[in-house]
Parts: sequence; C-alpha cells; structure tokens
Amino acid sequence: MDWDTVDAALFDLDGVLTPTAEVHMRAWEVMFSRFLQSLDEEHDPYTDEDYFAHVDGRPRYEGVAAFLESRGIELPHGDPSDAPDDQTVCGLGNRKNDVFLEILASEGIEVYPGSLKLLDHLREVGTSVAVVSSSRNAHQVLRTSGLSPRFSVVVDGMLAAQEQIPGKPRPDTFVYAAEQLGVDPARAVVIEDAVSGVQAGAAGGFAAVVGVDRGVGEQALIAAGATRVVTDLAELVR
Ligand SMILES: O=P(O)(O)OC[C@H]1O[C@@H](O)[C@H](O)[C@@H](O)[C@@H]1O
Repeated sequence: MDWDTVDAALFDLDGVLTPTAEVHMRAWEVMFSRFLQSLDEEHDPYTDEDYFAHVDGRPRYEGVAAFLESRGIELPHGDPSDAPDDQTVCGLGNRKNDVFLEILASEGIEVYPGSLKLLDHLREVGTSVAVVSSSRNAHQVLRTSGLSPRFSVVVDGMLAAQEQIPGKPRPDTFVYAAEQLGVDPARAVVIEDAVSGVQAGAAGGFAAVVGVDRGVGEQALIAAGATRVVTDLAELVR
C-alpha cells in the first residue's frame, strides 16, 4: 500500500485491530440460541450465517432488529436503558452485552500482531489514524487491549447514538471520523472486516476500502465494495 498518496487510515476495531469480532459472534450466538429456544413456536437454530448476514458490524440494536425481522419475529423496540431480561429489541441487545462483557473479563484481549505492525508503520510515516466502530464497547476494548493512547479520534456506537450519526452500512460514521481528523475522505483509506462496514466504506467516496478476511470470505468483501482484500494488516506495511 502506498501510504504517501493518502492522509489517513480509518480502522474498524473488532476483527480488524483486535480479535473481538469473534467474541461478539460467540456472545450473539449464546443470546440468540437461548432466546429462540425460549419461544413457544419452533425456529431453526441461530447460525454463523445469521451473524454475517444480519448482525456483523452493525450497531447493537440494529443487528437485533435485522435478525428478528429475518425470522419474522416481532418485539417492541424498547429503549437502550432496558434491562437485559426485558423482552424487547434493546433488552435482547443488552442481554448479549452481558455475555460479551463476561467473556472479555475472563479472556482479556490481545491486539493482532500484524495490526500493531501497521499502526507502528503509520506512526513512522505520519499517516493519521482513527477508529470507527459500531460498538458501544469500543473504548473499553481499546483500553483493555492497550490501544487507547494511539487514537485521538474514536467514533463509536455511543457517540453515533448521541450525535445521531447513522451507523454502518451507511458511510456517515467514517465520513465523520475523516472530518474530525481534518482529512478529505478522498484521501482516507477504510479498513474493515464486515460486509456492512465495507459497504459503508464503499458508499463514502474514500481513496480505498481494504477488506480484512477474518472468515466472511474474499468474494463477499469484494462484492460489498472492497478495493483490496488482505488476511493480515501486516500486508499493508509497504
Ligand atoms: O453491542 P456492541 O458492543 O455495541 O457492538 C455491536 C457490534 O459492534 C461491532 O464492532 C461488531 O463487529 C459487531 O459484530 C457487534 O455486534
């Protein structure tokens, strides 16, 4: 990657810098499997395909709503302050969050070595960096993994909700991060592992959208608009 031709790299967090996409994935599976089993009517089990198609990369409650809609299940939306045992879209999202935080506390987080290598390289060559995550836990993940001091601009699920910035697959959170860095989107690269995130990058007029294949598959990332696909961020160190 020729970093001389761009001014900034906008990183998704979970699955791009840290292996926490997998933790989200497990937490969603635990919550949705229990939820489907608790219903009176029979439903096909929740699968990884459900995650990739409806939940991956999207803001918490939008992921819940998209999955429920795909199964024809209707629940009241509720409110983000709902308790985890409330039978609402927000309640289910918060129920998953309890599982996510439990796993995080017991297992900790290590940054992908290739991602650290790229961050070190960008610091050397003077390319600005930002984190753009749908997650409301992004600051906690950054703190726990030791990455916080490297990012002055973090656009996460909390900030997006507060500022009413539409989440991925819309491009707005990436565009907002570029603005915060004072960089023209046409001079910024988006780095994403989720289809919804790549779609967001492709819709935002960025210099490039790098898809990171952590299981979604190269073809799916290219179909979503990735201009290049890598399996490790060290491949982007020139
Ligand atoms: O529930 P949270 O922490 O706000 O996160 C929502 C989403 O955040 C993203 O970063 C993950 O890639 C998703 O898969 C996850 O569902």
